[in-house]
Amino acid sequence: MILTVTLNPSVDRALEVDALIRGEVLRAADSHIDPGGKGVNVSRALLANGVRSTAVVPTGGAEGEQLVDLLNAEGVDLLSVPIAGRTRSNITLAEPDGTVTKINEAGPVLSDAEFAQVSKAVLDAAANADWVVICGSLPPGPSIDAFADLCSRLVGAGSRLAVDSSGPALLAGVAAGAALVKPNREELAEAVGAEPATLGDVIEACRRLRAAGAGAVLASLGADGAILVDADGVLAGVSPVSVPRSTVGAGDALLAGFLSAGARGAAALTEGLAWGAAAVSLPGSRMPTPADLDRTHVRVTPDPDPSRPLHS
Ligand SMILES: Nc1ncnc2c1ncn2[C@@H]1O[C@H](COP(=O)(O)OP(=O)(O)O)[C@@H](O)[C@H]1O
Ligand SMILES: O=P(O)(O)OC[C@H]1O[C@](O)(COP(=O)(O)O)[C@@H](O)[C@@H]1O
Repeated sequence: MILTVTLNPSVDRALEVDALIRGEVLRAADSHIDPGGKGVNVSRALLANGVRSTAVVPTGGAEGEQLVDLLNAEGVDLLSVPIAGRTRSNITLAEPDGTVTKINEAGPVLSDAEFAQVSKAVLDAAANADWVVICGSLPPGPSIDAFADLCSRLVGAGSRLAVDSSGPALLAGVAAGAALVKPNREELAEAVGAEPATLGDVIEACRRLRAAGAGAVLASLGADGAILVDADGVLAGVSPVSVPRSTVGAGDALLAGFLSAGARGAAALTEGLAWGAAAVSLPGSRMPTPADLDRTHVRVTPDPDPSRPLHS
């Protein structure tokens, strides 16, 4: 069982518009409402592919009820911790060329007592989990020290921890000794304080995160694919998408696919890239099912040319 933790989940509203024009009334060609938040998406993707998962989510207010209803309708196994604040609602505006503009709310404040309750739920459930996957932004409230403490307690208790977050939360996961971190290009640049221009820059940044405590680094690079740096070495992979529809949740699908295939080696990276590419071809933050997966276009190679420039 893979336990996902989304401290700041959301109800995701995706609107497809012909073009994004500031100051105009835009008519949506299509719209979707999905349960959202990075860990929630990992659980949804795993469930859609027959991998057991439980999602821990703090929920509150009308949106919190809606999120629980949406997740129950999909059949996601939930550990919902009630909170006083209102669960956020995130907006995506998707244009026909695949460009997405996202507006994410900060989310409700999680009080110290509420964070302690969520932490307890996570620590209790972690005992039966193959992986504990903490994903997404931290809501307002919990200090970075409290978050770091949760990561350390999980690692100390023997859990295999994966962290997909940004800024201080990503670094806290690294310092706690997470077995895996999954930064995207911007998160990686922020973590090491340098914008990567080539695959070599990405590999060097991943090595720095490993030296700081992470076991493995899966760096997702949008249309440039992904790089895996772990104790076995360096792998690079790409999965071209002919008609990108929405990149929302692509990183979550990549992580879910990678974990589902054992989180190690070319087979796991291939699986992750197939899931990521499939998510990009689907609207909103819809997660791929086995019927959406095409592994034939995925290319994974060891020790890629470090001088290869990044495009996306
Ligand atoms: N435009 C794209 N074309 C092809 N694949 C993509 C594209 N955008 C994302 N992907 C796939 O989805 C994965 C995750 O996307 P990325 O944008 O890096 O992550 P995140 O969603 O976390 O920001 C990538 O590693 C890649 O496999
Ligand atoms: O916690 P954050 O960083 O605000 O992100 C939350 C958003 O990320 C998502 O999980 C999508 O993730 P990505 O597009 O970054 O892969 C949405 O479902 C959600 O609205």
